[in-house]
Order: sequence, then structure tokens, then C-alpha cells
Amino acid sequence: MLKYTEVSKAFGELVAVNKLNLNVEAGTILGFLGPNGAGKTTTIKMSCGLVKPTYGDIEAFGISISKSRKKYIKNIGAVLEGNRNIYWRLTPIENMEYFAGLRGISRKKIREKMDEYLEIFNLKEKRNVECGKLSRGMQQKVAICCAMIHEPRILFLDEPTLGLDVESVDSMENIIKKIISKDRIIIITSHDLKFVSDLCNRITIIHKGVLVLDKDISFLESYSDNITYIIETQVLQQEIKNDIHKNFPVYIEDNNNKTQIRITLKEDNEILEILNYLKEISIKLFNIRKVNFELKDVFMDIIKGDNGEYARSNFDI
Ligand SMILES: Nc1ncnc2c1ncn2[C@@H]1O[C@H](COP(=O)(O)OP(=O)(O)OP(=O)(O)O)[C@@H](O)[C@H]1O
Repeated sequence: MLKYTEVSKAFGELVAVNKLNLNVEAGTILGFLGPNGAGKTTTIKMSCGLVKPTYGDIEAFGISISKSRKKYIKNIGAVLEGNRNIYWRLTPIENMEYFAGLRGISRKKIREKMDEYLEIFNLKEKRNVECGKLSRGMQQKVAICCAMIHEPRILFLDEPTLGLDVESVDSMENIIKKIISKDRIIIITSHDLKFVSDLCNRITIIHKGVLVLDKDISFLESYSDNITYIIETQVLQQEIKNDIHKNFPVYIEDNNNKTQIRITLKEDNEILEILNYLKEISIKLFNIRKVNFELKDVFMDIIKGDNGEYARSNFDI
């Protein structure tokens, strides 16, 4: 189990992570979500021993990072945000050998592991190509291979789909499904909520350093009766947006010279209320469409509010 007890990190006055308490069981693929600046990367860096918590402790399968850092780190593998996790001038094989060497694993010993990973990650044909010449998706796969070369039981993937095309996102999803096992934990941060809800069996949301949701993915099913609409209008003034926020369970964003209002309702005809409101203030409507209720709706509901302040949720979470 991965266990966080009161884990906190302050950078001067700014509290990036505030008393995080969380237990993650083996076999879990955890979606660790939050808006920009919520504290995700700081939490991952603390979990990898790269940033020291100001307060609190993290334990990986009973080993405490504050008491036995070296032993703790053996359980951890991580691919951090960005594309600097591997050496571009080296091939996938050379990168794996290099990272194995850093962990004190001999070339001979990892040969078998490398073959297995090249197979799983579909990298066999590219084994001797410089990583700088590979696609972004392949580079990301090599980075994961390197992070797993010492067979850690806990793997952190910070934004694994960033910059990947749809096909590569699919392939990443399949690979993560292949590498999870009942004695392993995979923790993923991502802004791609579809990827997360398709893949993860548990969802946590952190907002302004505070854990605000921790649920099994099945919790979404309890909202399957909800109906979500997207209403596209002329660009709305901030005052009007604030007023809509106050009166309706919505998420509002501007997109391509339009304002998109995403609203989740219990009954279809509740849509009339907001449409009447928009009509009364003479707002031009461009489009209305029904979409599936998604993790996105819960996520946006939790983090919405004026200036991104935590607002009371419309859902029973
Ligand atoms: N080294 C640092 N020094 C000062 N402040 C920092 C440092 N690292 C992070 N922060 C601040 O801590 C807060 C949390 O940042 P963090 O990078 O953990 O967020 P995040 O959830 O990963 O965001 P994003 O989705 O944008 O990557 C932010 O306000 C950030 O500016």
C-alpha cells in the first residue's frame, strides 16, 4: 500500500500541498487530478523523494520515506512531466541500460527485462533508433520502460498523454492496462479526463493543495441518470457568467469567439429554465447539444466558482 499521512509542502507562504491523507491499495490505477497549480506535481515529486515534505510522511509498502529513504525509493518509478526523462542521443536499448546502471542492475540481468518491455511497448523495431528521432508517443513509451527497469511496485506517470495524438493515447492506455498487476500501483496525473476515466479504477481530485474527492470510479455510475447539455452562445460578459454560476449548475468557458455553457440536469425539461434566462437578457444562442455525463462534469463542478475558488458541489460527493 502507498500511504500518505498529513503530507504537506509549503514554498514560503504558499501551501502547495495541505495535509494530504490517502491510502492507495495494490492493484490500483489512480487518477490523481486537479486544475493547474493544484499540487499534483509537488505531490509526485515528494513521493519520488525529489522534494522533501514540510510535514508528514509517505510509506510505500510499509517503508517510510523519512526513515528509510533509500529502501523506499527502490519501490518507486516515475516519469515526470515533459520530455526530458530520457536521453535523445541514445537508443531505447541504451537508455534502458543507462537507467539500469544507475540503479546498480547489470546489463546481463536486464537483457531479459528489456526484451519483455520492447515487446509489451511495441518498440522492438525501434530498439536501435536514436530516441530523438522517435515520435513523441514512442519517446514516452521509452521513458516508461526506463522508469520500470528496476521493477518498482509503484509507478508515477505525470501527464503521460501530453502532446500525444489520439492513436498514441489509445496505445498508452493499452500499455498501462498491461503493466498494472495486483501487487503494483500506478498513479497518473492528467488533464485528459476521458483517458483517466477509461483507464483508472480510482479517482482523486486535489484543489489548492487539498484533497477534495477520493472515490472508486464506479461512483460515476450513480450519476448515469444525469443529462448534460452544452449551450453555445455569443461571448458573455463576466457579470452575466457570475450570475449564471450563481443560479445554475454550470461550467462556463470561452472557445472560438463563443461562450460554452456546460450544464448537468436531472430532467430534460430543466433546460428550459436556463434557456428562458438567456432569452430574457437577449443572449444570442448558436447551438444546443446533449452530451454524455462524464468525469469532466464532476471535476468541473468541484473546481468551479468565481476565480476558481472551491465551491459547494452540485453532486453528492
Ligand atoms: N519550487 C517551487 N517554488 C515555489 N512555488 C512552487 C514550486 N513548485 C511548485 N510551486 C507552486 O506550488 C503550487 C502547486 O504546483 P504544482 O506544480 O504542484 O501544481 P500542479 O497541480 O502539478 O499543476 P499543473 O497541472 O499546472 O502542472 C503552484 O502554485 C506552484 O506555483
